[in-house]
Amino acid sequence: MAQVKDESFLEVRNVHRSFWSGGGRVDVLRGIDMSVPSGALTMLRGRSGSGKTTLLNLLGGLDRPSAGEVLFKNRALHQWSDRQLTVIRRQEIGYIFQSYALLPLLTAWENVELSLRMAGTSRTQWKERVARCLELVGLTKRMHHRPSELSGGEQQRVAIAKAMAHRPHLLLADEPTAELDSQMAAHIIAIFRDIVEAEGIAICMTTHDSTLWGAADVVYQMVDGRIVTQ
Ligand SMILES: Nc1ncnc2c1ncn2[C@@H]1O[C@H](COP(=O)(O)OP(=O)(O)OP(=O)(O)O)[C@@H](O)[C@H]1O
Repeated sequence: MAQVKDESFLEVRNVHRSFWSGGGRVDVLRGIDMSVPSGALTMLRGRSGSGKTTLLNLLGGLDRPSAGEVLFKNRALHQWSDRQLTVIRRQEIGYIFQSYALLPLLTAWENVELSLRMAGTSRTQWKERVARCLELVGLTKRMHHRPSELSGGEQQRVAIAKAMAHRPHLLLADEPTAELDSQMAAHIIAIFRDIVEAEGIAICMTTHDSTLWGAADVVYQMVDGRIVTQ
């Protein structure tokens, strides 16, 4: 799908995030400016503790900045009510975590179907969409398996199918390859590229794995709560 990338799709303006911990203030993000373009693969790289997860949580509306703004489609996330944010999180954003977050008693198919149910997608579309997503991640043959019957890489691929099934505009992934060997990590990134190209979904992920950065359209490097290069 040929697309014009929209730089203002998701914008971060002078964002700070501090926490109170052990009686003192910890300034984790210290003035972040960046944008996540639509229909592209963006990576946040940086050492452990540099603030990648904290930033990703802000991008997905899971947390609020102490100062500054996160604008999703030109509107600051803090201007949305909690109710509106819940709708955005459920319908427009998909989340992929390091630890797959699948329901253990449901099969791969049922796990993916559940996200369509949660997003309020019409039941008539479920079958075709679940089949399409499992095909995209190469798991058609494993569709009736439960998570415990799948390898770590397969579970992560189900988690990806689940996160994208409801056609979010943005997929956020926190260290999605951290638990996987290098071959499976490369496979996951190839799937991300397919999703970006075929579905036009923007993906923003964190990783400290330098072998993966080359596959990104945009890479931001974080050091001590700041972005140092692009
Ligand atoms: N709720 C919190 N309260 C206090 N400190 C926090 C909180 N959340 C994060 N931090 C601190 O902020 C820093 C950055 O954490 P963050 O998880 O964003 O880093 P990261 O770059 O994602 O690291 P990793 O690669 O290890 O996941 C860490 O020093 C962490 O201890």
